[in-house]
Order: sequence, then C-alpha cells, then structure tokens
Amino acid sequence: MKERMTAQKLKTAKGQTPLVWMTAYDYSQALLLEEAEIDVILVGDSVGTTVMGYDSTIPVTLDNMIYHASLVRRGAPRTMMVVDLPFLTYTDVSTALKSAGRLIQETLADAVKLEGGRKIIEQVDALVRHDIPVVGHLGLTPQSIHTFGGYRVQARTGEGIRALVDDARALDDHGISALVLEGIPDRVAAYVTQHVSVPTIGIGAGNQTDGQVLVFHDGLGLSSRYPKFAKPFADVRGTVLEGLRQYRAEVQSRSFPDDAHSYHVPDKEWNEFWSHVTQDR
Ligand SMILES: Nc1nc(=O)c2c([nH]1)NC[C@@H]1CN(c3ccc(C(=O)N[C@@H](CCC(=O)O)C(=O)O)cc3)CN21
Ligand SMILES: CC(C)C(=O)C(=O)O
Ligand SMILES: [Mg+2]
Repeated sequence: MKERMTAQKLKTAKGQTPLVWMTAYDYSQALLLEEAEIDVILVGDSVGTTVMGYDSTIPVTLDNMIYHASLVRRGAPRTMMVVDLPFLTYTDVSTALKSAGRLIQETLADAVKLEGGRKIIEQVDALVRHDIPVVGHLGLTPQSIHTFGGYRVQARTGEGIRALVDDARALDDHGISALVLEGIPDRVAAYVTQHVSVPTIGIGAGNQTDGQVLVFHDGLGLSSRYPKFAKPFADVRGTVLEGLRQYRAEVQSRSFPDDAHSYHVPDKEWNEFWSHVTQDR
C-alpha cells in the first residue's frame, strides 16, 4: 500500500518523481482516484463549471465546497485532499480563518488553496500560523476572470514575470505547502520552480514543474470544451454515449431485460395463484 501524502511530505517531494494531482467532486470519482494511487486530490472550485453548469467559478459558495469535499472524503479516506476556498471567502484575515476553519473541520480536508500572492499574504500568514496547511495558486487564477477580461495566459511580459516571481517568493516565505501554477509560459514556470522551496504543481505551465494537476473531466475525456493545456487520457464521454445508445436500443427491442436480469416464480406457485384466479370467476 502506498504511503499517504501529507503537507509535510510535500516539501520533501520537491525535485523527486513528479507529483500527480487531479480534481474530484464526488464519492465515485474519489474512489477511482484513490484506487489509481493519485498523490493528491484537489476539490476544485472548477466544480462550478464541470458539475454545476456555470460559465465560471465565481458563483461557487463555501457551502458548495463543503458539500463536495465531504463526498470526496468518503470515497478517498486515505488520500491527501486539498480544497479550494471559493470567490470572496478570504477577503480578510478573519473571513479567511472562518472559511478555512469550516472547510477543515466539516470535511476533514488536509489543506486549503487560495488564489493570489502578495495581496492575500496576511490571510496566508494567519492560516499557516493557525496550523492550517495552505496551497498557493498563481498565474491564470480563474476567480480573477473579470480583471483579466477572460481566461488569458499570464506572465507573458517582463513586468508580468517579475510580479509572478515576487508573488511566488512571498508565498514561499510565508510557509505555503505547495504552489499551483496555472496558464503561464513553460520557461516562467521552470524559473519559479527553481526559485521556491515548495513543490510547484503545473496546469498549462509546461513539464518542468514538480507535479501536474488536471481537471477530472478534462483528463478523462468527459468535457465538451477543452483548454489548450488539457489532454484527455481516456474517452469516457464516447464510452458513456455508446452505452446509453445500446441501452436505448435494447429496451426498445425488448432484448433487455433478458431472463438473466429478471426474477422468476416456480411453475407450481404460479399455477396455484392461477387456479385461484380462475376459481373466483
Ligand atoms: N473543465 C475545466 N477545466 C479547467 O481547467 C478549468 C475549468 N473547467 N474551470 C475553471 C478554470 C477555468 N480554466 C480555464 C478555462 C479556459 C481556458 C482557455 O480557454 N484558455 C485559452 C488560452 C488563451 C490565451 O492564449 O491567452 C486556450 O486557448 O486554452 C483556460 C483555463 C481552468 N479551469
Ligand atoms: C485547475 C485547478 C488548479 C483548480 O483550481 C480547480 O480545479 O478549481
Ligand atoms: Mg480552483
């Protein structure tokens, strides 16, 4: 049996075999990820786009995250679980402590993830001081979609790269356990990886980070639209559609259910019933 990942062990995993993270949002997905020995499960606020049908992560609430994280925890009791703090739930130190406290206590999450760098450094510092492991998230941070004006690759200018590196250093100095780098050029992610002490986890950040994270639906071919960085490693959508078409055809042709999928009564019992029916007439 694989040894369980922890916030402490993450730091010693830097520079070793790349870490494998994936998102999950419910019990059945979590069962699969634990069986596949995925290192870390992220309950992402991408639940908003993948499961809830919103256009962005902005409408996702803390109660939504607590609900989904508690389902995931039941399916993967032995896998490290990181949970996203959603939009506007960490605007100041007291709000961040209250939100993260609920997540940790009500879902048994191992760590929380917050988007941003220096502008949320006080919140990060308070969480770490109160013994709540924190994962950082920089680059294309989807909760800032309205500021970015869309899902745009970040840190593409000299000034943008400098700001990202300064944010990464600030988070590292304040005790984060890992850093997600999303939607940035590969060389920038490689540079940040070499200049922080914690493992970097990339998504659309090239292959020189200390690990990768992928949205469940994107990684397994369940999405209808894919960001450029997403690669489906299975065709679950195609397999599901094939099964649904077969089900429909077999119901319509009465080939399902067959004898093997039906319940039966012995002739003797049926005949007894039938004799009473005919007697009563
Ligand atoms: N299914 C899914 N996968 C994700 O990775 C994901 C979500 N949903 N929802 C929340 C955020 C939103 N994310 C996204 C969504 C779209 C792009 C996208 O379309 N990017 C452009 C880049 C444009 C540019 O070059 O600046 C692309 O073409 O891939 C990127 C990240 C990442 N997260
Ligand atoms: C894509 C990952 C990093 C995320 O934050 C999410 O799934 O919400
Ligand atoms: Mg997220």
